[in-house]
Amino acid sequence: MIIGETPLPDGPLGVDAVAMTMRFGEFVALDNVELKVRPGSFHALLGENGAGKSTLVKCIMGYYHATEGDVLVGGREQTIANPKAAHVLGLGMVYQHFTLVPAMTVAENLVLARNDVPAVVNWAKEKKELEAFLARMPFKVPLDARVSDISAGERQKCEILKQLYLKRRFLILDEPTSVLTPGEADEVLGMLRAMVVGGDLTILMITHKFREVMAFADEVTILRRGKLAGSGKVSDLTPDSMARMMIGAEELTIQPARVGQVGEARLELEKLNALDDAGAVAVHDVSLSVRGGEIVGIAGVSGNGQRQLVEVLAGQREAESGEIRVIGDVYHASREEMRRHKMSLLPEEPLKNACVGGMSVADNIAFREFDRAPFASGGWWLNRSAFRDDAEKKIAQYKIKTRTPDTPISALSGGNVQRTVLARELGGDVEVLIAANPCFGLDFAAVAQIHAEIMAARNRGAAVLLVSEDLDELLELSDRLVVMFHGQLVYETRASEADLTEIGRHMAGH
Ligand SMILES: Nc1ncnc2c1ncn2[C@@H]1O[C@H](COP(=O)(O)OP(=O)(O)OP(=O)(O)O)[C@@H](O)[C@H]1O
Repeated sequence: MIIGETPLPDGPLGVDAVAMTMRFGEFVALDNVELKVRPGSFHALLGENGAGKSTLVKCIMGYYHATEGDVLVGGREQTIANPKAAHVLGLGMVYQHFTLVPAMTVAENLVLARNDVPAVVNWAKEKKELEAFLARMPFKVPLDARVSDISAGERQKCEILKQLYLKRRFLILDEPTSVLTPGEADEVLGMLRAMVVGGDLTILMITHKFREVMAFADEVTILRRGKLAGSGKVSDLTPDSMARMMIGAEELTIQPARVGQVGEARLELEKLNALDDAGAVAVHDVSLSVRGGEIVGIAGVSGNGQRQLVEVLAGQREAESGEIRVIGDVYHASREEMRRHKMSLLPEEPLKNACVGGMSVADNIAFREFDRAPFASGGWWLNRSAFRDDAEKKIAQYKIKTRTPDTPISALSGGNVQRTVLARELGGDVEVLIAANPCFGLDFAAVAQIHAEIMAARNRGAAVLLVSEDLDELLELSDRLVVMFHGQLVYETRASEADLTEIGRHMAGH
């Protein structure tokens, strides 16, 4: 490929960030950071939530223009004005969120992503070429299926395939396995690793999972609070040494022991049925009871009705039939009932489902409570200083990394948004807690803190319903575990007696 006068080398590309600094106003998100990703290597980028990982890769991809510093591609300095310019150089990125168009087929998504799509597409010819391309690829996807009809795991594979189809030679993956089952994660990373070893590709992967770093990466770069905290060969490091570099002298939250008595049933579901957006049955005759002082975990591959079940409990979706009772009272998920029964909700995608993005961190913490004493006096008049003090206390207690309490919550990193919602939802008395994938995308220090908070709520007597795609998390926290498959609860076991193979079999529908 020729860029201006400068020919780029063939094969996998190396990318370096040199002395990179990025300021947002007064705030220094990256401070003189160095990153060296060798051509044909699998490089991991580690760091706590808010350490600057996304900012660094966005500077490389031309989404941001670094305040200072350079990007070298194939050993040559490049000015990457925008993502299009990065694509021309052969750099691609797979995001945490999906970018495929759900209403189109996989084939349409791939072909239309190209820069050189003709005005009239010869689909017969394109399909033939796509099939030939797929035959060379390590994983398969159904070309004629609509993206809305395929599983999250298949979608993620399509996102990666799209980048390979577009002939990227340097691929950035932002937490690529968060939507995959452990089996799928190993499959996808294993295949990508094989492409790296085969000399086709260079990979830079943002991850929070040490297991993946140890198993698949050659080298690692670790950021802490916008600064380079360490780098090196993975074979010279251990998860402990990497963790230490990530958190520095910070103390990890220690999870309290499981104590206390199991009490009365607090959350009861009886023959609950609900539909998905397309009108198909998503939750089918689900009956379940969660008692005070108990964590009941719902395991399952994503897309088996867990999302719709949580939406019904949160009042975001109508049940078709069945009954929900909270502490004996029939429950319709109104705000008043949630308040009366001291129910808390940690939903998925908190920035979308549990926050107002343009509002400040402090206001988002107070949001749930802002119309009640001591925050309200005289109806609409808000006692700002009362909820301001409360917010500042919670920001410290939940270690929320925000420049000021007045920073809009949308400017926080994912982990810190999650901590903010946690501070609001667990900051008061909780009798029933419903948590859906509460640690999705969080670093291990945040995970430790959230697990500790959930266990503490249980120990104080809360009934906890924990929906998670992470089996390790479920086994660590749950007292009882049920498996959801095709909208039904198909298996139940005490977590202390759980057999992983048995759970896996039920998750797969056997
Ligand atoms: N557009 C922006 N404006 C202002 N501040 C920003 C912006 N983007 C990021 N930041 C701040 O820069 C810091 C680094 O954020 P970044 O998203 O790079 O972290 P991260 O390491 O990717 O975190 P996570 O693991 O949570 O995704 C955070 O404190 C964040 O609030």
